[in-house]
Amino acid sequence: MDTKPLLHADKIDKSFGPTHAVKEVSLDFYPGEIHALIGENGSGKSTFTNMLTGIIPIGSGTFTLEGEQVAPRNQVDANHHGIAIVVQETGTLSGLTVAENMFLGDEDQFMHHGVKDTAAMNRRAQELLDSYGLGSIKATTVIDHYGFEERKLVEIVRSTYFDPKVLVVDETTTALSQSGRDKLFEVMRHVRELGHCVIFISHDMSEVLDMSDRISILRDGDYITTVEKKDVDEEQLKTLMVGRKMDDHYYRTDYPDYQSLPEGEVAIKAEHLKVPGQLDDVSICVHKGEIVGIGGLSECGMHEVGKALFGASYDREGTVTLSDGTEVNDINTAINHSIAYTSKDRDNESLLINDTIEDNITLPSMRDMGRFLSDKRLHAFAEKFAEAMSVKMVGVDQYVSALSGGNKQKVVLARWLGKGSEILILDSPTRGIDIKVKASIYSLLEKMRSEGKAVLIISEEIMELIGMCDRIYVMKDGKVNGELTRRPDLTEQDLIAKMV
Ligand SMILES: Nc1ncnc2c1ncn2[C@@H]1O[C@H](COP(=O)(O)OP(=O)(O)OP(=O)(O)O)[C@@H](O)[C@H]1O
Repeated sequence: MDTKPLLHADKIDKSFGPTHAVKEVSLDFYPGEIHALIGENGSGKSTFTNMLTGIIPIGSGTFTLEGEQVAPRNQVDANHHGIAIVVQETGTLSGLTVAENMFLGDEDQFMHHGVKDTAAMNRRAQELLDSYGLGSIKATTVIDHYGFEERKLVEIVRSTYFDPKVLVVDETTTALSQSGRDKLFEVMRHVRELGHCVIFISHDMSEVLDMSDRISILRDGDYITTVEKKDVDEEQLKTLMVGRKMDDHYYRTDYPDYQSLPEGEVAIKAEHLKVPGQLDDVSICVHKGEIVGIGGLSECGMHEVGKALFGASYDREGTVTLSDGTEVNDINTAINHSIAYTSKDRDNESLLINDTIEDNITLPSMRDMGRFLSDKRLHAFAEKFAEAMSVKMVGVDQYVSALSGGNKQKVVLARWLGKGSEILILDSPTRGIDIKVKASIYSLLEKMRSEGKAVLIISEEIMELIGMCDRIYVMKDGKVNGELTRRPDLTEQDLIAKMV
């Protein structure tokens, strides 16, 4: 390129104890580009961008933005240098209002003679939300009132209001529904049009090709290469990421004849579920040996169905019943009756983030392992299932908080694999997971199906639903708006038509 880089990374390096996460990476980012950063789980993408955005200190090396060396001390400092990030997990703080979250660390602008003008701050926040078409999110409401997606949208608005030169979007899209994604893409394009730069981390290769101008690949902390979008296709990108050619057989290829198939026993059924403001008379069931999907737009209520089935929903009416007649009204009953649940909000609802991999994997299985539990046995159990899910780690005594996003998700799945659950309720099971592990999760689900387990996938990924499910419920406005059966010619449009 002839133009001067906007941001130059020179030999950026970082180790965490024995893990050399980023190895002397040098890279240029140009004005007016969306620059994707791709690589398998644990390849160092977040570590690289976390150093740029002040989330963690730089190990060694330098970042130079518009000719000036930058080493942000924290995210607010990064913002003041014109660098912003939308993180992979929840990036908003509980207990604060939407407006307080938006202006966190930047409240000075609303201070008059030592007193904060809260009304002015709320007004400004609401104006910003409205300008993004997000008027339904109220600036004065405590952020905890909102779900994962809305909290992400608040972060997106926050990350751009001061007009960053460099915007990092770290694996955010899989947390969003289609409309949320469209909003994010709009923001990214806008940043590019202004002549600034977006660093875009994603595991979705078609999205990477759609959105970015150039793509850089990291593998095991090493910088591999940078390619122009126009010069590569999905297959080539996958090969560059993994270092060898990938088998493209992700999804199921079987299409049973559902007309003549005797229906198996119902493993779990929900009848007339109601949750104020979320679910309005939802009835669904999953048979043994069946993979069922639920899809819909962001506000359709599908994530609440997962919680309701696991006994984790507040104010729920209606019933959830298992094949032996047991009613599930609380999480304990659910776990004791072999129900597994993975939440979309991984850090807050699925993991004990400040505990080790071993604690996280063994927790629900301890009772099954008998009374005389030795440390050695627990350790071996955790190792077995962590390895089965190819968790990239130093050892099972490592803290979960130190894992990359995709590897955290693998720990959640390893836990339920270890428990041998018969009913699996998986909300966004492949969120943040790289293509290689995605393929192994899909084959694991197929295996579970063939063993007679009941699997429910709640997902924003329409192709995942079409590719894996025997039946798909499509939800709209808290209700089931349609039910589709697996067939080779089922298209995204068939599902979208029932979502909107
Ligand atoms: N705070 C930490 N302490 C110890 N190790 C860490 C820490 N943060 C990251 N690592 C390790 O550094 C390596 C790179 O992780 P990183 O999060 O940068 O990967 P990534 O490419 O962003 O992965 P993903 O696609 O799963 O998000 C991993 O092996 C991870 O376990």
